Amino acid sequence: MADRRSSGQDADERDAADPREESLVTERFPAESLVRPGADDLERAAEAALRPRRLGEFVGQRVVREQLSVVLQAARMRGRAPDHVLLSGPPGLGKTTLAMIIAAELGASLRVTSGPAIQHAGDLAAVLSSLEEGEVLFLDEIHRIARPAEELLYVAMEDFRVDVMVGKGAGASAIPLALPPFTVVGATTRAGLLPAPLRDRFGFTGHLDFYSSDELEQVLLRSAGLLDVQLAGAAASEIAGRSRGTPRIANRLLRRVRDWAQVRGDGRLTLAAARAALEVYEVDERGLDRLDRGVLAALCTRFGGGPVGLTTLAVAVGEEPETVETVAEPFLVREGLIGRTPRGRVALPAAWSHLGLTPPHDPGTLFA
Ligand SMILES: Nc1ncnc2c1ncn2[C@@H]1O[C@H](COP(=O)(O)OP(=O)(O)OP(=O)(O)O)[C@@H](O)[C@H]1O
Repeated sequence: MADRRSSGQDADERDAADPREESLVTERFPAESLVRPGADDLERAAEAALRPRRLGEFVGQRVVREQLSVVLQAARMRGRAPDHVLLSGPPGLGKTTLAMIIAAELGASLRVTSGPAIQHAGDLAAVLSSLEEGEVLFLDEIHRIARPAEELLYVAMEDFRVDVMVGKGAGASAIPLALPPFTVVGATTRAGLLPAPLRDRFGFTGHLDFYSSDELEQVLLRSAGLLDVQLAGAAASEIAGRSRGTPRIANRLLRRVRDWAQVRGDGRLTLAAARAALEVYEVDERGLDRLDRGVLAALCTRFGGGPVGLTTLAVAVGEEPETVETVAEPFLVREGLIGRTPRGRVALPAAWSHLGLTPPHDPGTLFA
């Protein structure tokens, strides 16, 4: 994930992405502990502490929850490992949490690794050959797994076998090693990048969508309970409205409001405290932060609404193109503030009104 912005929103997303890229993390840990391996800094530990542990505690995503609950219950009734599960959707919506819940619901332990950590087939072979019966192998960012490892994974998922290569060149031979039944839970933010043969090996695919404000309020009230703070309903609603439909952001903003209330307020998480804290962290009433507003302002004021190329826009806001593209843009597009055209990015009417500006001409002509 691209590294970026300096507001209260950035640390967590960076933290959430980094540890799984650091190494081939395959440490085994009991699903009940539900702490992501590598959760060694306070923010990440705070995030882990707020994770729902069982399906019944998981807020929202009604359809996926119901489907998964049937898959898991059926597997339990048959005493067999369930089909492999693929979870797709934007960051922070609960894919990792669900993987942990799947292991917990099955009473199985969870092994965690990620696509970027698997650069060679041998990396994956080592993980697979150490799996125990019934274990859940969580493969985060599965779309980033190296090609040779991908092929090994197909065979392992379908036939529970790994072919260990012995020797090199013409004299190389494959020794098949049988694996005990296990379940792969793959997570991806880019389901479209998964090759069809890999996608086909998942018996169940769940797509996670952005959460409604009501659902985020439930997430926040649950988290406040776990943090042992009193969160006023109106404050929960205010934070939910600025959380971009994402529980990770909601929980992060809650922690920032709690900090503010403790340091600058009287400790109570009221509506006034929430508004004051979010102003300090430059998260506006629509959930836009400094980078988002910088992009809008550059588009509207410096480039007359566009179209403007990504690189030029990124230079104007002093960021890497990748940061603008992966961090700011998806939300701005989803909110109907900017559009992407073959000739570049354009500001939509809502962008001007969000900044309190008047469009210079009929924005409809921007697409001409
Ligand atoms: N449905 C939910 N109910 C309550 N809390 C949730 C829910 N989904 C996510 N969360 C909270 O949001 C945080 C982020 O969730 P998680 O790490 O599972 O997201 P993710 O989709 O795996 O993100 P990434 O793709 O960046 O790894 C978790 O700490 C958890 O507390």
